[in-house]
Amino acid sequence: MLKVSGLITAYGESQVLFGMAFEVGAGEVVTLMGRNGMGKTTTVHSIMGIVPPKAGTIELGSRDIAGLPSHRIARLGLGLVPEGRQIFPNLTVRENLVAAAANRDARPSPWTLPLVYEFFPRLAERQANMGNQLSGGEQQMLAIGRALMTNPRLLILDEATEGLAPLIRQEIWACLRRLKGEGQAILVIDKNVGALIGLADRHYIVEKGRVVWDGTSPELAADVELQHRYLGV
Ligand SMILES: Nc1ncnc2c1ncn2[C@@H]1O[C@H](COP(=O)(O)OP(=O)(O)OP(=O)(O)O)[C@@H](O)[C@H]1O
Repeated sequence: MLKVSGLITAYGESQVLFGMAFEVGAGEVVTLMGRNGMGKTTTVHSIMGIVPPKAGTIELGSRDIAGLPSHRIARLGLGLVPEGRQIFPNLTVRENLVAAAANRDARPSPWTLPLVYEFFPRLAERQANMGNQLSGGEQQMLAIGRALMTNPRLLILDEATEGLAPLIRQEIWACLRRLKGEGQAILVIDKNVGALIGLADRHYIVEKGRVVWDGTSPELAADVELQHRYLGV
């Protein structure tokens, strides 16, 4: 579904991605892991067209989307839950969700406002509240709900559990497990290795702008030395 190859991205003279490459198949949950500053967010920003890559291909289905403007990439089916959530603080929960709505693939059973409220009952209770009146966990649910309202082929979460209390984190993981159960393809960037091993099918470890290891959850779980070396676990 998504295939990234040979991605090179730089901020001015400062090159950050050095041939980044990975794939996410239909219905798969895949992670990008690695220490701070290794280029995970830059990878996501390159895929989404926020920081266009200097070289490489980003195939979504059979189409190379590298270098397209962000709004077109979003319309082609990539739904981003960005680092820091970035919900609209001065819109209500309902307005945040409706602003994102789209069903461009004409899916038979698309995400709608009632379905998002059913999935996140807390958002239904808070639908008239402003974005900035929500707790961190509620904001994160709203950010995920907003991405779902675009009916993405691939949902991308960048540090979705950062700064959340452990119990709220568990809620987010449970929500991703349910989405996975419904066949949603998901790319997750996060630092909670244990939770990711329980959730994801495959993992890529990123070091200095390239992939240095990839494998399945059982393979990662079994390699304590690898986790220690690249993930500081
Ligand atoms: N807008 C920017 N301008 C210049 N350099 C940047 C910019 N954004 C990120 N960088 C640099 O690019 C490198 C990779 O950062 P990136 O945020 O992609 O890493 P990351 O793996 O996502 O780490 P983190 O978990 O800290 O977000 C870092 O050295 C960072 O300082």
